[in-house]
Amino acid sequence: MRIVVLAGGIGGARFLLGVRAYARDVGAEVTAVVNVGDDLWLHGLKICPDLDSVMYTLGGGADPERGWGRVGESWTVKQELAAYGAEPTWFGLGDKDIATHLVRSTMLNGGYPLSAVTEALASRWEPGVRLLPATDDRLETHAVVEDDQGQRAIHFQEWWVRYRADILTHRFVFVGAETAKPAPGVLDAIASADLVLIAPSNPVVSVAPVLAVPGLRAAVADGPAPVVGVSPIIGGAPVRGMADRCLAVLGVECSAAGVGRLYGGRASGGLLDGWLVAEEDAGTVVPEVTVRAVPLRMTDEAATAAMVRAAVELT
Ligand SMILES: C[C@H](OP(=O)(O)O)C(=O)O
Repeated sequence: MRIVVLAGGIGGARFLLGVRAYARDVGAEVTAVVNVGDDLWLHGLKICPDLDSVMYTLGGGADPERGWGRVGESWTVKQELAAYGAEPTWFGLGDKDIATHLVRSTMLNGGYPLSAVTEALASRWEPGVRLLPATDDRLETHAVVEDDQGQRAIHFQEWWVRYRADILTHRFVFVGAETAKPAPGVLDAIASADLVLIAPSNPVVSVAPVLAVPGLRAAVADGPAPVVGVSPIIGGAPVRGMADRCLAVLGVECSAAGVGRLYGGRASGGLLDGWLVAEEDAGTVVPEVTVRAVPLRMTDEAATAAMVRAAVELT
């Protein structure tokens, strides 16, 4: 069995722990197609927050409290940069994490594509799933915001980390999406998958940028594999993160039904055959989609693997 997972970073990484556990049980292969819309260059370094969250989490090196970055991290470089007054000060890079960005940036500057760099970095962490960036090309999520400085587009990280989404926001744009190509292996993985899972990641700023890569959405929607999504919203609130604020920008209700309808039923031009919601959201209706309510808190690997089993059984 081959499983493809469309994923962001924090929720995506937790979900992938369960997918990997399930896959080990049944002897399945897993490919994660990961969002790159959060990526940015900072202090000459290429930072890929979602790829790194997934890589560190599956490799046993993530900080379980923060959900991002390395466990046992130190912050000497951050303090030194602050002493120089180096901007931006709102984005902190840990010392251990910086080693990852140094290796990545050196390889990118040497001409290797992000997918090859990701494979090289993952050879240290042995995540047990194949990690693919959605694209090797530049695709950056920007928020079109407005305040007393007027209307302007800011990088997603500035919106999320600096402003904590607390700024009038008109829309999100995926800069570079028109010309981006799926990274090598992405379309083949989707075409040969037995199941495509949409992780309980942020639908607006984690999954949507993956689907914005030309050809990727159609590969999933028109592909042979059933598509099952997992709701990131339980009882009307995101389990973690700020999906509520992101959905509000789109005018979409923050509920399991709202996100399910945003993805849409495959039979009517959307993506989903199945939609897993939490028990609290039993009774959720998404037209032309099989909805099932199961325990949806990713408290540990076993609980998350049970969610994956439920997703498989839905197909
Ligand atoms: C928790 C969630 O994680 P993702 O998998 O989208 O990075 C989010 O940040 O909204």
